[in-house]
Order: sequence, then C-alpha cells, then structure tokens
Amino acid sequence: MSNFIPGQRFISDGETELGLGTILSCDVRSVTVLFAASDETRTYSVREAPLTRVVFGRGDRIDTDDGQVLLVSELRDEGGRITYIGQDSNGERELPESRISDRMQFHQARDRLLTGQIDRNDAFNLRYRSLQHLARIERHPGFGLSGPRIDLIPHQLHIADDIAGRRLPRVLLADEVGLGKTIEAGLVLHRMLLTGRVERALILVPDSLTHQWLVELLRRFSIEVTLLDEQQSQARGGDGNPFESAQLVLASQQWLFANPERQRQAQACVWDLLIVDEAQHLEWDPENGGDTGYQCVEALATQRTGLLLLSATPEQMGDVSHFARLRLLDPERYHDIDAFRAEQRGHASLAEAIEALEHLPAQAQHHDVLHRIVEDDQQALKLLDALMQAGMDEQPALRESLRRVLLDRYGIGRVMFRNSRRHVSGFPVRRLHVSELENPGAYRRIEQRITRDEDYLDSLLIETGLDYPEILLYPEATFEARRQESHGDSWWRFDPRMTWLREWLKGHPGEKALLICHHGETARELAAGLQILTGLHVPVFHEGMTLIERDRAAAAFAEAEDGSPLLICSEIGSEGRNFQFCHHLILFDLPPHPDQLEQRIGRLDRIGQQHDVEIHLPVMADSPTSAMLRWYQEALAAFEAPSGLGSVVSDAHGDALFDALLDTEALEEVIEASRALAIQTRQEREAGRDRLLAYSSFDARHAEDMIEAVQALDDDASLDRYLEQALDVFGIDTRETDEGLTYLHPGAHMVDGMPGLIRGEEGFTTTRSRSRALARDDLQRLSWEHPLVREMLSRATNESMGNTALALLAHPAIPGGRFMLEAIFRTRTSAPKALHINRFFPPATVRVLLDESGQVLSDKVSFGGLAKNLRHVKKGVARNLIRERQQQLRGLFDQAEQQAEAELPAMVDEASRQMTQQLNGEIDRLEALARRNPDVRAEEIEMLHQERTALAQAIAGTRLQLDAVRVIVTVDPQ
Ligand SMILES: Nc1ncnc2c1ncn2[C@@H]1O[C@H](COP(=O)(O)OP(=O)(O)OP(=O)(O)O)[C@@H](O)[C@H]1O
Repeated sequence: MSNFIPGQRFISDGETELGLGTILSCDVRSVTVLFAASDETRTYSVREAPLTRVVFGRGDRIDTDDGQVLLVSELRDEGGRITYIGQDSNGERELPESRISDRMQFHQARDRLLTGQIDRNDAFNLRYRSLQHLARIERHPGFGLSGPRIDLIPHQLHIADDIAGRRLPRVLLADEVGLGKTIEAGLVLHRMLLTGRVERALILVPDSLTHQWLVELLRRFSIEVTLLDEQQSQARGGDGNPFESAQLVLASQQWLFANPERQRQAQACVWDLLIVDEAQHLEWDPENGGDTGYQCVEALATQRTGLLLLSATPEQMGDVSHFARLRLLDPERYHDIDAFRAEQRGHASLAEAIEALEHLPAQAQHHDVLHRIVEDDQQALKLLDALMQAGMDEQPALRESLRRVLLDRYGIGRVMFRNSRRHVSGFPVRRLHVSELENPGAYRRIEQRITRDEDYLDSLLIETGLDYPEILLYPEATFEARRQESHGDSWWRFDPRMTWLREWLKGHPGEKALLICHHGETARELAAGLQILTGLHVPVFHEGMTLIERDRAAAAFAEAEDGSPLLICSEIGSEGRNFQFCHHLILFDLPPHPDQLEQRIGRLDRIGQQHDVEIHLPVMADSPTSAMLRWYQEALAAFEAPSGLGSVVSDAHGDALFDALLDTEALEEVIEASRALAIQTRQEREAGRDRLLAYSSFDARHAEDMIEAVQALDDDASLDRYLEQALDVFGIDTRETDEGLTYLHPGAHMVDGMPGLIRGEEGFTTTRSRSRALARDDLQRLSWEHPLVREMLSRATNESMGNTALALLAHPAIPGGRFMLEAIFRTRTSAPKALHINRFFPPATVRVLLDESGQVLSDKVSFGGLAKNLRHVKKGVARNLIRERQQQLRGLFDQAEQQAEAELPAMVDEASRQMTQQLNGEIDRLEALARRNPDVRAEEIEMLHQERTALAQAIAGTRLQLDAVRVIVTVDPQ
C-alpha cells in the first residue's frame, strides 16, 4: 500500500528550496506533489520518491497560511492526515496540516533534523569547528591585525591596537613623515571592520593620493573601497544620494570641499568612521572659524563617528589650527587655547613626574611629586595609594594605569600619536649634495631692482600674479610671467639648473631620481624643455593634470625595468606619495615652509627605503634660494632629520626671513634668532612634550605583546587543519606547487561566491608565510583574516549547512543500538548596533552531549575524540532512524537545553564584569575632566551612565539558541 495520502505535507530531500509540498494524487506507481510556494508540480515514482513527511510535535512552532505562528500542544490523526492543536497570538486553534504555510522554511537545526533534512557529517564537524575558531579568534589579542600584508612594525601595532580598542576612536595620527600613518589607519579600519564595529566608512584624501589609497587598501588590507568622484556620483546617485550607494567610500578632499551639495549628501549619511589624510590643511582661526574643509569634517564627524586625522606636520598651519583639530577630536579635553598653551609649559614637570613613577613605591620620596599633581583627582589618588601598597606583581599594571591617567588629564591628552625616527630604527642616512651655480643675469637683474626699488616689487607682484616670497624663490616663474609679454626665450634655455640636470642625468645612468619643484608650471616647462634639448621624454606630475594622468605618470616612473629615470613633480607630489623605490631626490628649488621641505624629503625617506637618501640641490650663488638654504641648514639643520620645529620657527621668524632673502646682514640676524629659538624649543620639547609624546605614542612592552599575538595567529597550526576540512566541504581543490606554496582552484562542485574563485576559471597561489607574501605580490597569504577564510567561517556558521547530522559510532566499549544527541548552542545577545556589544560578549558556544537515557557526557567525551570515531550513514537510513526516534529526540532536546542554560550565568557574569570595569573607567575619566573643564557637559556623563545600563541589560538578556545537532547511533564494531 502507498504511504502517500492527498493533503499530506512533504518536503523534497534534494530541493528544499521548493518549500513545503502537498500530495495532490497518488496511485500504485507514482505520486504527484504540488510545491505551491515555487509554483512547481513534481511526479515521482512511489518507491523512490525523495520526499520526507513533515510531522511536527508538541512544543514545535508552525508557520500558518494566514501569517500566524502556532505553538503545538497536541496532534490528531484523521485518516493519515494530521490536525495540530495549539496556541497562536489569538488564542487556541486547530490547524489541519493542509493549512501550514507553503513557504515555511526549515533553517533551524531542530526543525531540519526532525523533518529528516540531514547534512554531511563533515559539514557538521566544520560548523562546530568554525564556531570554536571564531569564538577563539575574535577574542584573540591579535585579531584584526594579523591579516594585512605588512611587516610587523612595533609602533604601528601599538597604535592600532590602542585606537581600535577605544569606545569611539578619535585621534590624530601624527607620526613623522613616512613612518606609516596610512598603514596605521588601515589597520584600525581593518580591525574595526572585522569586529563589526565599522560598517560604513568615509576616507577623504588629497586628490593626488586617491589612487594610492585605493591600491594600498586593496593590496595590503584586502579592503575594497568605492572611489567616488563627480562622474561616479552621477552614475550611482541618480536622484538618490551617491554616498549611500557604497559602504566604504573614498573621495578626494578637493572635490568634496568644493561642492556644497555633495557635502550635504555626505553629511546626510551615517558614518561609523571618518579618515582624513593630510589633515594639516584643515584650517581654523578664532576670527573666521574653520575653512570649508574644516567645517565639512566637523559636520561629518558627529558624536557617534570615529575620526582619524592623519598629518606628519600637524602644526604646519600654526598652533591655533592644530589646537582646533585637537578640539574636533576631543572637545572635552581641549576647550581653551590659553589653557592648552599653559599646559604645554608644564609638560616638563609632568614628564619628570612620570619618570618618578618608575621609582615608586620603592623610593617613597617621589610620592610627593605625583601627589602634588593629582591631589584633587580621586581616581588618580586611589591608583597612587594602591601603587604605594602594591606587591611586585601588581605594580607594573598600576604604574601603567597611573601613567595613562597623567598623560590624558594633565599631559598631552590621548588623541595625538607621534612617533619619530629617533625611536624607530632602520631609517636611512640623508646626504645633501649642494651644487652652486652661477646666477644668470636675467634673474639677477630682477633681484637687484627689487633691492633698490620697493615700488618695483609691488608692480611685479601685480604684473605676475605671484605672491611674496615666491617671486624671489622661484625666479623662473617670475621671469616666465613677464616673458610672455616680451616673447623672448623660455627660462630653461639659460637657467643653469637645466644644464646641471642634463649633466646629472648623464652622470647617473640607470638610476632614478624624483625631482620636485614648487610650481606646476615650472614642472611642465622643465619637462618640455628637457624633451626639446635632449629628446628625453619624462613623466610629469602636477595639479593641472587629471588624476588618471598623474597616476599614469607615477606608474611610468615606478616601473622597475623600463621606467623613466626621472619624475618631475610640483609640490603636490610632495605629500603622501610613496617613492621610496628611488633614492635620489632633486630639489629644483626650496619650499617656503620647513614642513613642506620635510614632506618633500619624506617621499623617499620612508619605511621601505633600502638606500641612503641622496638629496641634490642645484642652487644659484647669492640668490634668495641660497639665503633660504642657509636658513634651513644653519637654523634648523633641516636636511639631516625631521625636527618638528619648522612651524614654531617659521611662525616666529618666517616674515623676517622672507624680508632678508636679499639682505645679507639681516639674514645673519634672522638665522641667529631662528637658531636660538630652535635650540630653546628643542630643549623644552625634549624635556617636556616630546617625552610625553614618546610615552603616549609608544609602549615597547605592549608593542612586543602585540607582535607576539599576531605571530601566534600567523603560526597557528590549527589553520592548516581547518583549511583542509573547509576547502574540501566548499569544493575548492588544492595543489602543492612548491615548498610552502599551495595553488587553490575551483573544484567541479565548488559552492558559489567564494572570494577570488570562479568556477571554470583560474585560481590563485597561496602561502602561509608573511615574508614570502611581502616579497611577492602575486602570492596571497592565507590567514584567519583572509577574505576566503572569513567567507568559509561565515558560511559554515551562518547558513543552515551542517546544522544537522547523523553518524554511526563503532566502539568496543559501547554496545550497539543506542544513540546519543550532540547539541551545540550559541549565545545571542540582542542590542542596538551602536552599543558594539561584541566587544564584551562575542558569540560563544556551549556543547552538550547526552546519551539516550539523558546522562550528560559532554566532559567525558570531547568533540574531537568523538568526531574521529564516527562513520558516515546513507541519508535514507539516517532519515528512517530519525523518524523512529522522534519523540525520544524531542525529550532529549529539552534536556540538552536545560543543561546548556546552566552554563549561561557564568558567561554572562564575566561579560558583565568586563563591561562594568571599562565603562566605569570612562565615566571616572569624564568626571575627573569635568572638574577641570566646565565644558564637559553633564549630559555626556549621563550618556555614558545610560550606555552602561543599556549594555548591562543587553548582556543580562543573552539567550542560548540551538545552533546545530547531531544524532549518533552506536553499532557493534563488527
Ligand atoms: N608595516 C609596514 N609593512 C610594509 N610596508 C610599510 C609598513 N608601514 C609602512 N609601509 C610602507 O612605507 C611607506 C610609508 O607608509 P605610509 O604611507 O603609511 O606613511 P605615512 O606616515 O602615511 O607617510 P606620509 O607622512 O608621507 O603621509 C608606504 O609605502 C607603506 O606602504
């Protein structure tokens, strides 16, 4: 007799996506099923129909055809068709099985198992292992920092970990030029993306750097961002907001700041993180407030947005703008510029106090120095008292906490990070080669006339449209502006620097040089002149070119073999770009500001530079540039190493210097005064600010811990085992191509959507070695954070694949015919995204193993121990076994749930403890700041209290959910 009765509900074993089927008709040979949700009718042979009968039991939930959910309390069999009795939101009702929703999906482990949807045993194993690895890795201190293709450089890891761990990262990354601020920002973004704390980010960079950022983020961090410009915005935006069309947006500052409508659109979006490169250009002054860029960033960086400002020369536009940017980052801490300046004067004594801390509690005489500083700060006093009483073990942590409090509240705050070459080893030597050339008559005449005749200077400024002192420092531009009227020869026909350049190129065959000049026009004309005079076509890089043209020029220069020997750049090429593959820098002229000089040299003197940096400067004798050179050398020693003093000295003596460019006596005085100021400022900074910055920007012990943590993830052998299983389950084939290199390629049954792999196409070669991946761009490094591994971890745990299984266990000590239930539960904590609940309570698992009598075996039989003894069962056999044991299994499910629930409180308590500790620290800080700063608003402190309460509630509300289940049936070993 047939098993099928019209009206009964079944699901297709092979095509569960069809939804729930209803038997339409049946005879001795065939059965016809309607899958109404997908509008399909199928006819199968009765004997081999791939169908599983759907029968629910007490406690199950059923989706009804009128949109309700019925909680089943009883079943009634009416001639082979079932009517369910239970409760929905309107009260008790009866539901004939024909009225179960056709669309009812069986994703949950319990439903899938009881309806006979059983996955491969290895998929279940993979799911559990993926959950375990995820829980372990997400809590690992190196998490989020181990995937990027970078060298492990201590100060960068220290900074990235410190910042990404903050509740709301708002900082100024101000390492000296070329020390890796972009990499630090990338690390922060990468970790925050992986931890789910950032979903939407906006990155604003000077337009000459957009492409470089795009490439660095992809190549080093596997982060794909969308570059938005006007054309893209029009294509993507339609009538909508183009900034909503992507999660991670990269845009040019010049484009956005010049476009009020686009600014409005960007500001209408919610951003979790905003990154602004070369932030020294955001200007602010007390009379006029911020410039457009400053105002735009201020409006974008709302209270809930993280903000990373990057600048190697943050004081380039003066200390007021610098202060305004600090205030943007931490308005509570930076509220008053006078207080800020006064505080800076106290930095030296604070630095001494911090050093005194090292001698406590052993040398009690240092106690008073600290006590004097913190006497009205309860939290700091408590820490100091605790330190005075502490045993050896607790002392380092207490010292560290106290140091942080001192730096934050009395020192330089905690928003600025600045590392310098003095603390980072491995930087090249810089060598300056000055070539003195004769000053040509055409230039000399102008200079002499300016010296004699003040009115001439004024008329020249008007006539040429140039500024002062540019009119002196860039004689070719002055000459050119006037020549156009007289139609004479171009400047490069007589400028001795051109002859010098040709000689230099001849004398350095096969070498590359980056040439920087101040003006875009000069760059263009120089390249044109060089081509006319020598036939040599060299790429140029200046503001008059499109982005694509500029990147093409930089690429033509960078090419290893056939690349151009020279790239001619205007000042825009002097910020942010990576040109460390060459080591000759030709300064065709000198910039008016020392920070610009530092930026120029920084193109070559940066991480990755393998040679000494050779700086070549052709300078015309007795010219304004030669005066400028003396000032740079004698007052600032600016070519030897970054001093960070340029702004202070330039602010104080810049105008006098420019006035003295043609006046030797006055020049001597300016140099003397500038040198004295530089020495004095250096001494003060070394005693105060720089010492404090060194403390807050770098912590060798922490950096070492971070490197160890990342290396531990790099070397994690369990990744190899995991990959072996995961690649097999997802259908990705592997082939060893070389010692330590594995080629991954799509197998015939590869699951769709695997990053970097498309069925029928080539794959890619991988390594586990960081150094090999750094040396070869064509290799991908497999880590726990590689996009493919992340995708497999995510699919294995978020989709239903592998959430049910049935396997046989043959073990001499266990008689056959029994069964066990292995249930995996997962914590679910619901909270608004803004609370970032995962930082305290990332998803965790609880495994429960029960035998059929309900005895708990979880501790006695480990997952691994059990898994390796299990055997595969045919699906049909598995389904029959499940069908026979339905009622018993339901009972075991309930018992497993109770067992898992018993473990939950301890997990919740631990998460709650960590949360309270961190939030209390932040509340204490704000309350302490509020005592010194009237601008700290009571509402802000109240907001933190509310956040603590909301987090406590969310953590307390954590529930366990059954994630996966395996039935194990014992068989006799023979
Ligand atoms: N950890 C690292 N591993 C490998 N390369 C690195 C690392 N850190 C930095 N670099 C490389 O060194 C160069 C300088 O780094 P980056 O551009 O981040 O510096 P920066 O401080 O932003 O420079 P600038 O002050 O010029 O803007 C880049 O080419 C970068 O790729």
